[in-house]
Amino acid sequence: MSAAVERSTPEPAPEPTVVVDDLHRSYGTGPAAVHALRGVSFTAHRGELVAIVGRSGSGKTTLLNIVAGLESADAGRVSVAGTDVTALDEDGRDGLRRQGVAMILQGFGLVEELTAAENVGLPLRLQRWRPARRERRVATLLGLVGLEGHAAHRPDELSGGQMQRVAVARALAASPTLLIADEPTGQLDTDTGLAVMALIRGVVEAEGMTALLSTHDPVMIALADRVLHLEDGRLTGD
Ligand SMILES: Nc1ncnc2c1ncn2[C@@H]1O[C@H](COP(=O)(O)OP(=O)(O)OP(=O)(O)O)[C@@H](O)[C@H]1O
Repeated sequence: MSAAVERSTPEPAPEPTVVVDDLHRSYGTGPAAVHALRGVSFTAHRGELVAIVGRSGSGKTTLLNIVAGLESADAGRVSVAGTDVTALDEDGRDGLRRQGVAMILQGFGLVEELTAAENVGLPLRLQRWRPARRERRVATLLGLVGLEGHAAHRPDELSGGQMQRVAVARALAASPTLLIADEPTGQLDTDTGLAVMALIRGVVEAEGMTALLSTHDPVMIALADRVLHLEDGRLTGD
């Protein structure tokens, strides 16, 4: 290695999109308390797909809900895209969404009164996309998740797996910078699950999105840049 190269300034580390620092969360008190998170710390950078794996009850949902600002922590700090996230109110969560944070959390959060297409178009309405452009984007996304024939159906006319795909399409509609997803392929058959995983991986590659998701799926784990193992509320290595 030449002296010039040795002296060159190293590339600055990429700005972390998610910083989780010594997070603790318990449910209940006394001997019956459940310690769902016991000092979890990690960072996820721009353009990185981070998979959180662990047995049922290891704390994955608790961790993602706290990162998404839906639940509070007992101790520790979470910063998402530069915003300090402790339990946010609805305005705070809207603020996160405006900063490009999209969530696919358990229960899907679809608006019951709206069709699949209107649900997927919601983030684009918030960003004031013109109707024609919005409709094209919605049609593309519904096609990518295999729901082109269900655009006019409301959530109560869709199966669990179909609702999950609408939630994925909605989350990706407005090109988020960060996707937080709790088992995004949990209810999908193998082929649809693969299509959704490829879609998420593709957006990470093409648009530099950061994805933080929990999964039990070996294919999703293989597609991740990094795997965090949660065991009884602690990370055991990556
Ligand atoms: N609201 C709650 N009240 C009491 N205990 C809770 C609550 N939410 C989670 N827990 C407990 O905290 C622990 C972690 O739960 P969490 O849902 O985060 O696990 P998980 O890894 O996402 O599990 P799964 O893979 O089954 O979804 C579990 O022991 C669970 O029973």
